[in-house]
Amino acid sequence: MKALNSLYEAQKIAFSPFVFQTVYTMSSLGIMDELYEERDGLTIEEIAKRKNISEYGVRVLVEMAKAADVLELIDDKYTLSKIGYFLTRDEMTKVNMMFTQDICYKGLFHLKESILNGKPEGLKEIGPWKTIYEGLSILPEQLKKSWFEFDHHYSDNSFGEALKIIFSHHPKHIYDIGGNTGKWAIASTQHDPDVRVSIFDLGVQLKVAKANIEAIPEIRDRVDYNERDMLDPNSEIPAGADVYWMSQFLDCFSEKEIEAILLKIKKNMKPDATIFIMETFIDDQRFPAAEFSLIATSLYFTALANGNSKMYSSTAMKYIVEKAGFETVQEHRLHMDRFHTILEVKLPK
Ligand SMILES: C[S@@+](CC[C@H](N)C(=O)[O-])C[C@H]1O[C@@H](n2cnc3c(N)ncnc32)[C@H](O)[C@@H]1O
Repeated sequence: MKALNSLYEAQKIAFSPFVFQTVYTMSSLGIMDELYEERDGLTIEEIAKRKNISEYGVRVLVEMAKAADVLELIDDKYTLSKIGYFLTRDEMTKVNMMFTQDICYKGLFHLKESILNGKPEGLKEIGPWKTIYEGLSILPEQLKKSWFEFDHHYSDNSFGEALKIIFSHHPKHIYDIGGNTGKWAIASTQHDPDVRVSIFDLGVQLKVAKANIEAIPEIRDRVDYNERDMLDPNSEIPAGADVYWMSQFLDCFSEKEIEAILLKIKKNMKPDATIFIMETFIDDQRFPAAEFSLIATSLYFTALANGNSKMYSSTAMKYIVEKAGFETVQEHRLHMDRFHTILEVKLPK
């Protein structure tokens, strides 16, 4: 890169919160949607009139957005660029943007303290908890919406293919560890009318899972709820599962904690049971946009969630699995959703 271009790119980083807030503001005021509908573009005056905002307000926003290549200017009309198109229409981008604004934006201000103290120092911006998991189900409505849409975006689309893989093992009893709002428990009990699912999670989440599952008569008798803090050294996972399912769960913990959780499972595990770990691993991504999103998500864990976890590579996860005395017998790369990998993990024979 030529020095002048590098200097320009450096300014984009130095002012990146300005660009982010501009796009967020234009989206939430409906300006981005308006520009999407009007393919021939709109002048500043037209946007101001349609949105009932001052011309000054529209001008500062569109000038920043154009400088950031989100908008293009032809004569006096602004239109969406391709980047602008993705910012208004791409699901992953929209979910990431709302998660950044509602959950992470203020907290990221405390990134340095979080790194120095090994604690999620930004979390105090949204609630008085030690980790975000203690507050998930009781977050203010808009924050809850953004967190769950982000979380579900990165797991829901994978469930169809995951069900086929897990049920090719014909489990009678699944333990869903970190079962959250019960989405997997619902999907798997609806997939197989005989399977039982035990959800293990923190109390606040179990309440939501229970409410969701109790509303579905044909499955409610086959799901049970087990309050567990998996970080508590005295907590146990009882025997009985054919399959242990952990989806987007182990990334909530440090490498040492993951090993301790695997050892907790191992203690009472049947020798022929299988652990399935579903994650979006950094090194398994085919698209740079997905890899970038995951790497950024690690900083949410640092500053907001718990201060010590991250999005892992599959190489790192397989290393921890081995360290805990297990074998990764198969690695399923999901084809339909393209982001997820399921590690099939067993006790060595
Ligand atoms: C990112 S969510 C994943 C949810 C779900 N499995 C999915 O695929 O969407 C992580 C879940 O782990 C739970 N969790 C976090 N820390 C925990 C702990 N120490 N003990 C038990 N569950 C915990 C959270 O409450 C949350 O439901």
